[in-house]
Amino acid sequence: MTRLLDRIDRPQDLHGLSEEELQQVAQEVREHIIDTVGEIGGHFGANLGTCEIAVALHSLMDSPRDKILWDVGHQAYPHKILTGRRDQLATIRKYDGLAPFCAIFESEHDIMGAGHASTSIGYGVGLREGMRLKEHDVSARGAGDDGVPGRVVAVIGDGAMTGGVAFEAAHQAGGLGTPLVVILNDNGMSISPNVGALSRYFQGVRLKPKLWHGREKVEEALTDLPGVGGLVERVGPPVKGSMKLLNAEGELWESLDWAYVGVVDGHDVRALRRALRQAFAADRPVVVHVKTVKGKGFAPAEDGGLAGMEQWHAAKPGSIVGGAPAPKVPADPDAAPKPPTYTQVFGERMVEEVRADRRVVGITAAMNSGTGLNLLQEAEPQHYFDVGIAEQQALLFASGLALEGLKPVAAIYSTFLQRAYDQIVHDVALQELDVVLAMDRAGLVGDDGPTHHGVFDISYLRALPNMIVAAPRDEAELVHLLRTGIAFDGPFALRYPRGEGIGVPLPQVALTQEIGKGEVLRQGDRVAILGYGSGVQVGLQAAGLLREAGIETTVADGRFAKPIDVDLVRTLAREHELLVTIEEGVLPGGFGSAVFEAAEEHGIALTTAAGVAGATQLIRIGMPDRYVTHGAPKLLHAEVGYTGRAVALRVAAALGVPDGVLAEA
Ligand SMILES: Cc1ncc(C[n+]2csc(CCOP(=O)(O)OP(=O)(O)O)c2C)c(N)n1
Ligand SMILES: CC(=O)[C@@H](O)[C@H](O)COP(=O)(O)O
Ligand SMILES: [Mg+2]
Repeated sequence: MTRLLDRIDRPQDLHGLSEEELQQVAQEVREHIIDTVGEIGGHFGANLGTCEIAVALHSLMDSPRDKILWDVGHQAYPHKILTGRRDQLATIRKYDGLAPFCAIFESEHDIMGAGHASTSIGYGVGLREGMRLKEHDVSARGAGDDGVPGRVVAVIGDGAMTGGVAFEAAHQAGGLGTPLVVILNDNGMSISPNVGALSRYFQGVRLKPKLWHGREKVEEALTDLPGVGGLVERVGPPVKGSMKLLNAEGELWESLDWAYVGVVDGHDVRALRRALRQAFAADRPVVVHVKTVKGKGFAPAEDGGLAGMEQWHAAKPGSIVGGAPAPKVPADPDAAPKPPTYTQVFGERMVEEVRADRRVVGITAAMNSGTGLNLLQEAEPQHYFDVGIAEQQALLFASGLALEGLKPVAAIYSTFLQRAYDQIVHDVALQELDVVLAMDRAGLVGDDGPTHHGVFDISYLRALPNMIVAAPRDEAELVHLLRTGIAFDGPFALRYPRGEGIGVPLPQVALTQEIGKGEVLRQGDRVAILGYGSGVQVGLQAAGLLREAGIETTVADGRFAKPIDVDLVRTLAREHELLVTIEEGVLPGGFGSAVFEAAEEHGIALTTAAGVAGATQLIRIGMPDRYVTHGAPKLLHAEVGYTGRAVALRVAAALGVPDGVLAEA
């Protein structure tokens, strides 16, 4: 059957369609996502919820002159489909494929880069005020810029609204009276059910029986209010025009001088267009509160059933609208059991740590299952807190708990922790508070790409006085290092990668390790590899390849980036002609830098130059000084040279081993 969607190669192709046709396009977008993303995995549920919103927006707007901003961007697949990327959707999140979120280098219709939450309103205020400035100041315009302002709409979810920076922007827009439209896409879900007072407020509004259908409801609401009706008749358009609705639904927004329209059925294109036309007519910031269902149109995904990351094999179109997906491809019964993920081990250990010491508390910033703290929530709910998408609050909350004598463990992805850097510096480290930072997703995370790779934490934490910085080489070491961090009375950060451990047996008893002490794992001669975290496994792989070429390599686990094990560095430098550090982080300020600095401070003859008499050559291996793309981790590691083979080749070259010797290995 020919789809209307096949005729939509640019958003303007929507402009001539009837509202019935637009509603059909939205459903075709939904089916396209189900049929495509089901095969490749991706942010599934969120995207099924924005099909009508994307169609309604692009049918009334002239992108990219008019700007549509998608907060986080994980729900922007419909937007991508409608803006010329329909046929590339199957490549999304894949190496060399479409970006996982909106990306300004990918399309002129992707107005802002995203991946981290709660930023869209802030961008929107900047864009719209920039337009206002250029409207009046010709000299502020760029070449070819006619100064005619476009419309600006930010689409933000109820979860992302729990990020404080969203309110910083709403506050500024209300103060300036910025004519900006925000669509609050309220499905009651973050990745897991949304939390906090704001979520309760939205829910109270969203679930009220009266859905907003159009102006008549607005006027009715205005005229029905006792004492207001007559005012509306006397004052007329200015009150109606401003849409300052004197009703509970809008009070939060109206207190910030925003007009409020809602609650609109987010799956009804006609109602959405009507509300948007009202909003566009306003001369002030307007929020259109939209009610949607996460996973709409696919029962297993509705209301967050499939947070979106699972890869499953949807049956063909018959699975749509309530059908069940085809069963997952049955696992191979003879396949060896996969090792637990670092996340699973962390979550299980947190339950044990709480049971061993009732002062221990687990904190997540809206990543309940992503951090493994869902296990703690189930087992010890009193010792579990989800602050919403509010990493800064997570750390301030932890600081308060620590001051109260408790032992908070803030489990936050390395990349998301970047948002709370000042709280780490100013509150946790400077005051030497007893807080553990458990940074999951350290290193290259894969499909989520550059906004989510956790490659800066070694550097950004090592710079801080009072901070202990550590990384386990495997899941067993994670058990010990978590124990060590909780036992340590002060700021302690540990990092571990996304995905499965390496399959070592988990210890029955968690041991407290000596702070600042590394460990030699195998003894070689000419070359020493000093790994940090996942870098140890890469070093062991390289050592295996080098052995096949007749080169015996020492491999050691640095375990701590701060403080560095100076004695270990001294011994390795003294006994080897080449020392190689390996870390899944950027080099400036990283683990290798720490080794180099320690050698310099302690008179250890270490140089990055080759062939210096009396000195050991240092090679630092880590992440490149650029943002690494998205795709399967294996491909990304190969691209950046973070593999056993790449390391072995670099070592062989440094030792002057003739080309080809290793190639056979
Ligand atoms: C700073 C930050 N913290 C956490 C996340 C992880 N994250 C991605 S989407 C999401 C939930 C967003 O919920 P909402 O805004 O309601 O959108 P929905 O998925 O419901 O459409 C979270 C927590 C993130 N992207 N950025
Ligand atoms: C969009 C977003 O930020 C999260 O959904 C993130 O993609 C989750 O990452 P993991 O799959 O590593 O938990
Ligand atoms: Mg939501």
